[in-house]
Amino acid sequence: MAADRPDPESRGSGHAIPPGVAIVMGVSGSGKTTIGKQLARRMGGIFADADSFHPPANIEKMKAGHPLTDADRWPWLDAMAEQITRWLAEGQPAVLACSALKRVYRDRLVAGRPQVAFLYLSGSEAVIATRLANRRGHFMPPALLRSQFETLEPPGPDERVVTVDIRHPPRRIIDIATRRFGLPPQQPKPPAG
Ligand SMILES: Nc1ncnc2c1ncn2[C@@H]1O[C@H](COP(=O)(O)OP(=O)(O)OP(=O)(O)O)[C@@H](O)[C@H]1O
Ligand SMILES: O=C(O)[C@H](O)[C@@H](O)[C@H](O)[C@H](O)CO
Repeated sequence: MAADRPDPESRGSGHAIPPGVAIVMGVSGSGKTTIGKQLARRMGGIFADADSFHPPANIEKMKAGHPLTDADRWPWLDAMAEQITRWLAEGQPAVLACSALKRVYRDRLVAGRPQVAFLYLSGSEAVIATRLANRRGHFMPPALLRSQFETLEPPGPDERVVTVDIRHPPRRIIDIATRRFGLPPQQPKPPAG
């Protein structure tokens, strides 16, 4: 396959059980917010961004150009795990946009809950660096992208994950996720009036 062409179809284990909570994961700038909001609409659920779970000190640290450590991330991951538990208890479908870079972070978020699945937005550093260079109004310095890739442990086939190539346009990514997650077909809109 040509290196500059997206995969024709997603990779990864995939599964046909619609997730109650989908976690859109990947490095900074991979498209988690963009895709996560659209996936939440498609699932009829709510959208939440992991950035809103960070203690202010974490945001300040990243703004200042320093990557987070495991110690910085554990309380943040625990806060999200608690929120996931609440959503599942309430039967509230939800999409969480969260980098979830390491396997141990993902294990903490899933913690044996089969209703949680990941959508991994996979892309090269070059593609994402170009997108970050063009993004405006976000606190995350593009210079931290290198450290994001150094930390990233791409999900393995034993994880509940659908992997999508981010060179696809968002609409195609949502189509692939819909199919691979086994979401029910979208109801046609009733005629106006
Ligand atoms: N599939 C896509 N094709 C083209 N551009 C995209 C795609 N997905 C996202 N983008 C663009 O890439 C940039 C990064 O996307 P986005 O902000 O959603 O990433 P993110 O993973 O949420 O980043 P962060 O973790 O830093 O918050 C945005 O400018 C967005 O418009
Ligand atoms: O784990 C991390 O290093 C952080 O979550 C970062 O990924 C940022 O919060 C996010 O990418 C910026 O929005």
